[in-house]
Amino acid sequence: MSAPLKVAVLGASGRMGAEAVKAVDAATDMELVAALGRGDKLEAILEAGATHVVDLSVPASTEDNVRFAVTHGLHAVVGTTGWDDAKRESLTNLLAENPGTGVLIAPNFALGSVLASAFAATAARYFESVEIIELHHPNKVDAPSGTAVRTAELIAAERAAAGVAASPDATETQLDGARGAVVDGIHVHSVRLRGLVAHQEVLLGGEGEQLTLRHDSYDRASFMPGVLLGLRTVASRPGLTYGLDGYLELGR
Ligand SMILES: NC(=O)c1ccc[n+]([C@@H]2O[C@H](COP(=O)([O-])OP(=O)(O)OC[C@H]3O[C@@H](n4cnc5c(N)ncnc54)[C@H](O)[C@@H]3O)[C@@H](O)[C@H]2O)c1
Ligand SMILES: O=C(O)C1=N[C@H](C(=O)O)CCC1
Repeated sequence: MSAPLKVAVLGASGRMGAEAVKAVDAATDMELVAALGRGDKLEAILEAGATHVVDLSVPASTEDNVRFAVTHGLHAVVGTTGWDDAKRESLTNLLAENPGTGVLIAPNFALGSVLASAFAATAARYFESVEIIELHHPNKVDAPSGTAVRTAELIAAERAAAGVAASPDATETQLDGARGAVVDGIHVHSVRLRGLVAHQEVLLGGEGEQLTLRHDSYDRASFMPGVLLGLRTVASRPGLTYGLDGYLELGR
């Protein structure tokens, strides 16, 4: 049996971080060597001998955390949101200077969510209209969700490749925000509601029919198999992988 992965969790006291600490602790092929929160020095990761980092902190901190890991040759599995095109491009350049190091940025670790986004992208080739509704707990600091942004990107890419026109929309007047945010041409609506965890619907409309693809995470335990899969795979995938679908065989 090979040596256990030595894992440090960043954001360890948060909703997701605390769940990841439990999951890593329970995995027989992993050793939790550090659990860091806001204000802790990143050097503690090195002192603990970590080979892998899980970042589940906040959008304002994640880039610094991941760049620190990569600079020190540690593989990183990242669930924190906020990784826009410019940040991912800059990280890709840093990874090129650190060959052999892998980073997974996964907007959503839940297998069902990854599949729903992939199905939605495929379906969006065949429907005139598509819009996204994401629904989350009211403590979430960012909108739209990282998952919705990624889903919109996948949908937009599929529609562009298939030559599908923009969704029809005759709106001439509106209150600011009434039609949601627009990501790569796709309208995204964000709901924040007590009682929710993480949910998304992709609405697809054609003449006389509608297809709705909905995914629900009722518990943060739903994200943990994806976190563990990421940790077990990331060292064998140098460079940046964006989306857990990059580690799955989805037949696309
Ligand atoms: N990819 C996924 O599947 C997935 C699932 C759920 C949440 N998320 C994302 O993960 C992030 C965290 O979500 P959450 O609900 O756990 O938030 P949270 O606010 O409960 O937890 C974030 C934690 O990070 C800590 N923190 C702040 N700055 C830090 C730093 N510099 N270093 C280390 N820790 C720091 C905070 O004190 C807090 O404890 C968000 O961006 C969220 O969107 C991703
Ligand atoms: O609870 C959150 O915050 C979540 N963040 C991710 C996102 O923004 O998509 C994943 C779902 C839960």
